[in-house]
Amino acid sequence: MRYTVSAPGTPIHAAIQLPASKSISNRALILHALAHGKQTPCNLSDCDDTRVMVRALQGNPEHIDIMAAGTAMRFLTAYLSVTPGSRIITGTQRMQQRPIRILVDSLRLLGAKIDYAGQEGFPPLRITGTELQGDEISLAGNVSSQYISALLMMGAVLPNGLRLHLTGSIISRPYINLTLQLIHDFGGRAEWSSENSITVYPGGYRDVPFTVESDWSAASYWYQILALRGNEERRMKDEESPKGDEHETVELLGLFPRSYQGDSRGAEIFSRLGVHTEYTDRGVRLTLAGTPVSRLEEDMVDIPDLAQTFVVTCCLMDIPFRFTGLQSLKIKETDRIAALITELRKLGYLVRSEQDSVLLWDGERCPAENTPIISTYEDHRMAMAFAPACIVLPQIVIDEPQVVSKSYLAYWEDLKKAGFTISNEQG
Ligand SMILES: O=C(O)C1=C[C@@H](OP(=O)(O)O)[C@@H](O)[C@H](O)C1
Ligand SMILES: C=C(OP(=O)(O)O)C(=O)O
Repeated sequence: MRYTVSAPGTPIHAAIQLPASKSISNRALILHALAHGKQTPCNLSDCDDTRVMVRALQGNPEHIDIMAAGTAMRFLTAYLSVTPGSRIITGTQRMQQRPIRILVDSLRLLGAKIDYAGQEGFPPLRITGTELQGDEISLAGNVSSQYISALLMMGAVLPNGLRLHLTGSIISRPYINLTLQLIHDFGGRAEWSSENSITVYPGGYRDVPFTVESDWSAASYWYQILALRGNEERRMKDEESPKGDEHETVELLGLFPRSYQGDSRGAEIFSRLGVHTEYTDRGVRLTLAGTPVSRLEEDMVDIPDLAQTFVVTCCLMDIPFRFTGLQSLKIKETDRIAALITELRKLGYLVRSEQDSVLLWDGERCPAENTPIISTYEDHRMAMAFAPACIVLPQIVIDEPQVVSKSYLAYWEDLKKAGFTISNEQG
């Protein structure tokens, strides 16, 4: 299937109920399960990654397929290691290429019974739950924070708690802090004991009411839409065919100022691209304000999921950039560094990478394809970050658009609500 997406012809005034955060939903579900809780967390995400988690935790299945959900794979691996029973956990072909050895080695050192059911170092895994005795381990902090979050959540149910020492530079640190925050909300105790060590105290969790907030990573595509609209308005004014000065607004419901989510930093970065954020009593209101910077340099080691949004936005706004800290992008839903370079080339932008951890663009262009079709590589964020390109181009064609359901089931419906036109072609 393919979608052809075209931008609204009239100013955008939309109020969008964003999906709930899958990162928070999946942590809340694990903590709720470890608490043997009765009060199901409220406002859980309806996305694929959370659905597979709900299914895995219900009815004690022996064969668990978490499809493409990295958090579910990693969090459940630790959870199942301390849960009675023997199970196989697997996922999509891509999931079977996403490394898990660091987590498995750590759990084995604590006494877990885990075997590789396919290739060493990768899912599928056979896990037999047992009582873990270890209480202290070192593991690399520079591959995926999800291994660390998985161990932390499990740590509070171990008889002596858990001390983690993280080696190497720590990536995605806000996601570790998100885990610590949720552990605390569920009545556990865990804290940084130094710059690179974390202590989880024993004592387990409590059955508490919990409500999941909206997803800041999903919000980024709406910021992108507004930034690109602002760009087009400025261009039209330069060409002296003003569209009128009716101000465009997007209101995103369910976001809060002091969010648990590291991706809320996107609001500040987008302020440098001409999007103003105002907090209301039900979310945030985005408007256009200010002149965008002429170049953007940012370390994205804390916000890897926003990389695609900013890379595509900057190219389309003609803003040269250098984004560092992208070393985890190669092992996500697809190799996002390669995917971005390939797809932006179709639109006429020559983006380069350095050492697999930097993406940069100095304004180099190449001829764009006449009718580019954006491949999505089973990666929801490729579809969501490229769809707004229709604001700058006459239209954009997105291949396999249904991939968005990994984190944002209603993405296309929400675009339609905001006035975008989407037509469906068989591809
Ligand atoms: O813990 C989490 O909820 C996540 C952590 C990040 O992964 P890495 O720690 O592998 O970078 C992020 O990319 C992912 O979408 C969600
Ligand atoms: C990387 C992501 O997810 P995960 O690693 O949980 O599959 C993502 O949602 O961008």
